[in-house]
Amino acid sequence: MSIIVETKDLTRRYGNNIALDHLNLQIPQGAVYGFIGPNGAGKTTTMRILTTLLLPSAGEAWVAGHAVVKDRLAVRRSVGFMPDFFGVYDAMKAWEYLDFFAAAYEIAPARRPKLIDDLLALVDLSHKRDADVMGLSRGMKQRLSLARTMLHDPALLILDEPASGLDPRARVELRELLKELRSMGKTIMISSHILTELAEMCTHIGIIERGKLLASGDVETIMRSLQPHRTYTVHLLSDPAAAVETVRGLPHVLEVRALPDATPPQIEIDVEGDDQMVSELLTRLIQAGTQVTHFAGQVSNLEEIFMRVTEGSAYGGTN
Ligand SMILES: Nc1ncnc2c1ncn2[C@@H]1O[C@H](COP(=O)(O)OP(=O)(O)OP(=O)(O)O)[C@@H](O)[C@H]1O
Repeated sequence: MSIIVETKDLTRRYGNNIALDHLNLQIPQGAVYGFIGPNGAGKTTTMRILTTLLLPSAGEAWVAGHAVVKDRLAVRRSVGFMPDFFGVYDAMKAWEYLDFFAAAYEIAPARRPKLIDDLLALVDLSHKRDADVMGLSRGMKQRLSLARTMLHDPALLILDEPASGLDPRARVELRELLKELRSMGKTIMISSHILTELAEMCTHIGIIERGKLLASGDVETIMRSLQPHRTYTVHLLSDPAAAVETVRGLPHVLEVRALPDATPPQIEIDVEGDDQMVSELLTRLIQAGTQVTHFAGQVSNLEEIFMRVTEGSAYGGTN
């Protein structure tokens, strides 16, 4: 997978305040990259640098192979940016809003009507084509804003807190839309300080706090590397007490317990180690005559991981 966004020791100061501190970030092409961090962590600063709206104090960044400081126009052609506010002139209709920005992108007038109709259809706003933008709901404004980021068909979309302030239905609609954009081949970088907003839609995550990247990578690897042990749930047809005895004391098994009154009978095993260990554990169970119908690792959610990682930093732990 090629890398579409890369930063190297990216640093930004505001006076004495360091907003970004040697940030080294990589986003693979085609990813939905969730950029997660508490208020003031440096998310917007990073996004504004990547979209050429802000200069770094030190370090470098590239978008689609173009350097953000030296090759600003090429970067702008590759990126669509949706800021965390919806700025627009009053009394503009939805189609006029898109037409205005299409003109700014120097899209030929003859091409615009079809492009605008296609984008309004994509974001499910065809029926609001002639509505005043100021009268649209927040969710609709977000979708219109997203359509605007797509006008020049950029490879990368950078969306700053797009889900904030949306009601649950609008959030689901946004998530569906992002899925569709991804299937069109777009790479999407999306920020939030609310993890559950991102959990279901991201392939990769980066966790940022006080201008430092604490963790970054594909969701599964991050979850695995940040979990000191994993818990496996085993459903059985046979006696759970016998299964507990089989497993107890094996290397890499930290703890095992039968779940009383569970239907079907179940045990839980806390395992330390890699997939090889887990596979050997299952083999031992089967060899001992245990009748297993289900064997699965429990996945802790992004929220838990985020709390663990950021707590480590706040208390001076290593990351
Ligand atoms: N124009 C500015 N002048 C001075 N300090 C700034 C400016 N913009 C941002 N900062 C500071 O830089 C740090 C990072 O801010 P940034 O807006 O990038 O964080 P964020 O993660 O996007 O936060 P939020 O979730 O609140 O939007 C904060 O300490 C903020 O106060």
